[in-house]
Amino acid sequence: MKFDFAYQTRSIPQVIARVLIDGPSELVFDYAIPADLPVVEGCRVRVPIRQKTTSGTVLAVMPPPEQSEFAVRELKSLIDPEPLITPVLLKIARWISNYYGSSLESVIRSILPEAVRTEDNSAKTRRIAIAKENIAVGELAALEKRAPKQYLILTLLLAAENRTLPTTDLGEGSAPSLKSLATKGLITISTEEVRRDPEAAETIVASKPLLLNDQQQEAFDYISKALATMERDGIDDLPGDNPPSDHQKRETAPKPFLLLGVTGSGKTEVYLQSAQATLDLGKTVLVLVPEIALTPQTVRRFKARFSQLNDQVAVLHSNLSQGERFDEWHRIRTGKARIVIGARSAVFAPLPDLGLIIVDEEHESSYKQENPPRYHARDVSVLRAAFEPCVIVLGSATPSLESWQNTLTGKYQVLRLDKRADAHSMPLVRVIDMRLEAQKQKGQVAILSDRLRNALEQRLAKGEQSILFLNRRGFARSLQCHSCGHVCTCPHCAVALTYHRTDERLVCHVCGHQSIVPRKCPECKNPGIALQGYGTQKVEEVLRKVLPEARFARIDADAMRRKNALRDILKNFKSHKIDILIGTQMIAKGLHFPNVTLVGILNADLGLHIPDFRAGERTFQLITQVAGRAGRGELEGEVIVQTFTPHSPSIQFARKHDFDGYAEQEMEMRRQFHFPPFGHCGVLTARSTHERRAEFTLQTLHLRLKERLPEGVTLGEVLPSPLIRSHDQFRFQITLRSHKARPLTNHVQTILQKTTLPEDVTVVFDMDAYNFS
Ligand SMILES: Nc1ncnc2c1ncn2[C@@H]1O[C@H](COP(=O)(O)OP(=O)(O)OP(=O)(O)O)[C@@H](O)[C@H]1O
Ligand SMILES: [Zn+2]
Repeated sequence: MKFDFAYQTRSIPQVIARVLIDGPSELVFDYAIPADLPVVEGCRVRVPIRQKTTSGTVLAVMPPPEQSEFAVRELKSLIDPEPLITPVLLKIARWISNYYGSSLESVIRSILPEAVRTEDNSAKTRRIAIAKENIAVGELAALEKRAPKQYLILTLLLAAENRTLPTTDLGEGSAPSLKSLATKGLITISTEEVRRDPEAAETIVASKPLLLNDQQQEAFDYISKALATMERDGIDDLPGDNPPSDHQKRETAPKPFLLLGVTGSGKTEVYLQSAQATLDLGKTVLVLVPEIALTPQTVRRFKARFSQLNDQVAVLHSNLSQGERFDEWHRIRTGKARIVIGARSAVFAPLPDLGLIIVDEEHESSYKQENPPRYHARDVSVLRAAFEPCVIVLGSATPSLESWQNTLTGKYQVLRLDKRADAHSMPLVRVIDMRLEAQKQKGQVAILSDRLRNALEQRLAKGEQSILFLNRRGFARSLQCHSCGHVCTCPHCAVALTYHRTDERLVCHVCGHQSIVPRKCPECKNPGIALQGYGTQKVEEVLRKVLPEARFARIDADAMRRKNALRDILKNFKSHKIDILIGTQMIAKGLHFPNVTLVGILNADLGLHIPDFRAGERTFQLITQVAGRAGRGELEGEVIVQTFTPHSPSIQFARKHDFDGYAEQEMEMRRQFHFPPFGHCGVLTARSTHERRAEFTLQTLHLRLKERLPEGVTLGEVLPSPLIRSHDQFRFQITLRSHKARPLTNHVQTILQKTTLPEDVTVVFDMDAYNFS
C-alpha cells in the first residue's frame, strides 16, 4: 500500500479552503485557493486576517458556494509543500473533538506539536552566541526594563557561558528580539547542520528472535494472519482511484486483539516478532507505552531487536527538545523511521503505511490525558486502527474491564498466555493481616510485619534482591478501623466515604450520601478508627534502623527530580549495587530483574478506599503487576502483601493470579451500579479562588442540566471535589452517568455553550473520566 497524501486530484474544481486559524479562539474562515497552489486537507497555510497574515490548518477543500454575498479572500501561501496532517488523523481529530467535547484547535495542537509548526525549525539549526565585548556597562539593566525578552535571551546566553544556544530552545516569537540583538551587535547568529539524535549516547546490544512457546506461537499466528489478510484486502486492491469509503475501510480492519498474558509470559517477545512481520510487509509500527521514562526496559528491547535498523526506531519522549521533536517527527512523517515508540500523544504519530499498533499495559490510566483535549490514547488507537485500517494489539496481564467487556461481547478477540515464558512458576503470594500486627506493635503505625522483616533478612543473607512497594495513590482521607480493618463505605455506591474535616462528615463523592463520623468502629466497636496513610521516607527511615547493613534506593516522584535518576538507579539495581529497592507506582511497570526473589507490598489497602469506582480494579492491577516482578529468573519468587483488609476481592484474586475470577465479581458490581464498562461516566468540575462562586456556578449548571436531561442520563449532585482545594482554588464537581456516550457529551456541551460563566470560575468537563479527585 502506498500512502498518498494528495489523493484528491486537481481536476475536480476545489477552490475554497476551510481554514482553522491557529490560536485559542477557534476561528474558522473560508479562503479561495490560488489557481496554481496544490492545497489539500491537512495542509498548513498562511492566510490574511484583517490587516495581518496568520497561519492555520486546512480542514476541508470544497467547491465555492453557488451564491455568496461576501467576496472570499484569497489564501496567501502554503507553509509546507505537503499536508502535515493525514486524512485519517484529521478524521480522528474531529471525532475526539466531538466525543470528548474538546475544541478542534486543541486536538490539532496535540496532533501537530508546536515544534513541528515552527517554520524555520529544520535540521539546520540556527545557533546564537553572545558578543560579550559589545555589551556596554549598564546595558543589561536598561534592557531589563525596556526589552525584557531581549534581556532574557542575554541572561540565558550568559548562563550558558561560552556555549552557543539553538534558537529553537528560546520558544515561540523570539525572532524579532534576536534580530534586534543581532543588529545591535550583542549576539551573533550562525547556521549549523546537526542531526539531533536524542539517544546518540546510548549503546545497544542486538538481540535475536527467541523460539516462541506454543501459546506465544498461537498468538503470533493470529496476529500475522490478520496482517496478511490486511495486505490482501488492503485499500490498494480497491478498484479505481477513488479513496475507500469509511464503510469499506472498517470492513477490512480486523478485530482488535487483547493479548492477556500473565506477568513474565513473554508478551514483549510476541510484540517484537509481530513488529518484524509488519516491517517485512513493508509497513510501519506504532508502539504505545504508558510512560517512556518508566518503561526504559521495554524501549531498550525494541531497540535491541531492531538495532540493525537503529535509525528506523523513533522514540517520542515528553522531554525532547523542540529541535529533536522536529527531527523525529519529520523522520516519521517521511517514512524514514518505521517503528515509533512513545507515550500517549504518540498515538498521533504521522506514520505512513501503518500496519500495526501495539498498546502495552493497555489498562494504565496514564493513557488518559488529564488536560484538554482529554482523550484516552488506547481508545483513540482502536479508532485509528479502524480508520487506517491496520492491526491492533492491546496487551496486559491485568486488562481494563472496558477492554475485557469488549472481548465478552465479541468486539475484541482475546489471545492468552497463561504461563511464564521460561516455564518457571508464578511467585507464591502470602497475605499478612496487619490488624494482628497492629495489636502486636500496640498502637504504633505498623509498617513492617515480622514475616516481611524476616524475609528481607533472609534475602540479604543469600545475596538476593528485594523490591518494596508502597501504594501512594489516594489521600489519607478515608476512615479505617485499625482493629478490624473496617472502612466506612457508601451504602449506595460501593466507594469509600470521604472525610470532610470542615463539617465533620463523611460524604459519598458519587451520589452525595452523607453520614456522621463514627466515634467507634461501626463493625467491632473499637474506638481506634482513624485516617490512614504514611510515606516512602518514613519507610526508608524504619528500614535503615531494622536492616542497617542493607543498601537501599528509593524511587518516587521526589527522588526522581534529577534527570536520569531512574535510569541510574535501575542500572545499579541490575548490577546488584543495591539490595532493596523501595518505590511507589513508578516501579510497578514492566521491570525485569532475574535476581529479585522477594516483593513486599507494604500497604495494599491504601488505594482501595478512595472515592473512585475503579479503586478495586486499580488495586488488583497494582498488586498483580508488582507481584509479577518477583521470581523472573532461575530462583523462585515470593510476594508478601500487607493489608488491613485481607479478604477484599482485589487482594484475594491477585493472590491467586486469577484475573478471570476478579473480573467476574467486579463486573457484577459495575453492572449493578451502572458504572463503566456498563455505561459512561463524565465529571464536570468548577474551580475558583472564590469558594462560593465555584459552588454557585456549578449549581446553576446543575439546574440547567436537569431541565432537559436526555433519557438514560443520570445527573449527580453538586459536591466538593475530594481534592477540595488545589493550587489555591476551590473545586466542586458533578458526576454524570449514561448508558450511551453521545447524549451525555452533547447535553453537557450544549448547556456549557449556552451558559456565560463568571470570569473567575473555570469549568471543565472530563468525559470517560479516570480521575475523580
Ligand atoms: N519463547 C521464549 N523462550 C524463552 N524465553 C522467553 C521466551 N519469551 C520470552 N522469554 C523471556 O521471558 C522473560 C519475560 O518475558 P517478557 O518480559 O516479555 O514478559 P511480559 O509478558 O512482557 O512481562 P510483564 O507483563 O511482566 O512485563 C524475558 O526474559 C524474556 O526474554
Ligand atoms: Zn453514594
